Amino acid sequence: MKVDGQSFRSIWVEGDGWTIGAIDQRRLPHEFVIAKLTSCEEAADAIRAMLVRGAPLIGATAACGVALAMRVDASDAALERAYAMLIAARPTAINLKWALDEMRKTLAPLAPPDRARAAYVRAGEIAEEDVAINQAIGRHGLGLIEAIEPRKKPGQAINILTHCNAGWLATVDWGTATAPIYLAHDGGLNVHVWVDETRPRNQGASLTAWELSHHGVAHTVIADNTGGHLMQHGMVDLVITGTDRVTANGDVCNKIGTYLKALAAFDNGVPFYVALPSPTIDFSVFDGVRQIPIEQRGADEVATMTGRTREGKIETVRIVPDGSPVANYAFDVTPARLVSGLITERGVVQAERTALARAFPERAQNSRQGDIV
Ligand SMILES: CSC[C@@H](O)[C@H](O)C(=O)COP(=O)(O)O
Repeated sequence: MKVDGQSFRSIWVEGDGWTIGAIDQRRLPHEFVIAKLTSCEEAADAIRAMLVRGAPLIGATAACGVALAMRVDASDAALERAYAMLIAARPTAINLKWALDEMRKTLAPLAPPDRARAAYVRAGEIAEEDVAINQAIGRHGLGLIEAIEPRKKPGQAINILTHCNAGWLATVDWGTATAPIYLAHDGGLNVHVWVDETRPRNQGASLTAWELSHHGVAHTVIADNTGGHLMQHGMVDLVITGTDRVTANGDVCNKIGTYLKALAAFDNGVPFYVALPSPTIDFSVFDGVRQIPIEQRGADEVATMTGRTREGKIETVRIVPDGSPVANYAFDVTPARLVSGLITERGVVQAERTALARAFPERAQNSRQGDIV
């Protein structure tokens, strides 16, 4: 995607052929800073500290982390160390495990001297596959947006609500939830996006809004609690979110607050779709509410806010009384029954076990129930 006229991806290999470049998402929207990752430890830190984030990008970064590790030491022990370090970096996005398993599958059978090169090649393929998958998600999701158009009067926008950031920053390019939106906009459809600010970390306000403005897509940032009101008044035609993990039966684990949007959408007859690449499906889990452990993050995310002052200084301020306990659940699970459909690279699939297994038979067959991460 373009930033000030220049094409960017969220992650890439630098000109030296081995250093990994990535956009430091912690600094957006105030500063556009590029980070250089030169070791597996730095890649794991980037995931842990949320310099990079979003399920598909976490997977792509982990693959790069393995490549960086293999450059220094390509032994079996180093491969296992890299796997263990990277898998522990974030708990929810199953793309992390998927990408690490792919790397291990590629590298383990090779002799150590052949591993570093093969690791860069496979990491590059994982990144390219992500771009192609998201473009396909875009094409399938576009049909849903186009279907709304005939109901609109001339000049009336198609209103899409999204939560968190499932845009190109959360993937290698295009985004999952945003891919259909970018295609609709580029194709001349009059789309407008309601952007949930997404407390506590404000990925909607900081990242999705930044992306959409750079692409020229009409949007409005709203406080997280606004969606229900908008839906009651016919101001949302469609909800599209991303996800960090979808279970074999179609339950959707995503950024905290997604479930409440799904409930409001259900109550108001607004279609609620989730866009995802197939590596986000965890065929070993059948009950998202009971089986997916929910990450709890530090109190500071809730107790503080970071922003730019009128003078241009970036400051973090506390908004909670000293001493008040704070809880920070980072994700929630939306049961499949509230999901109108899953927008995948193979089409829009019903959020249901048989439909998912039929759409991705090779993934469904290779997973065992109970392999819970
Ligand atoms: C395309 S990944 C889906 C996102 O919406 C996702 O929920 C997400 O980015 C997770 O939040 P984060 O806490 O920023 O890692």
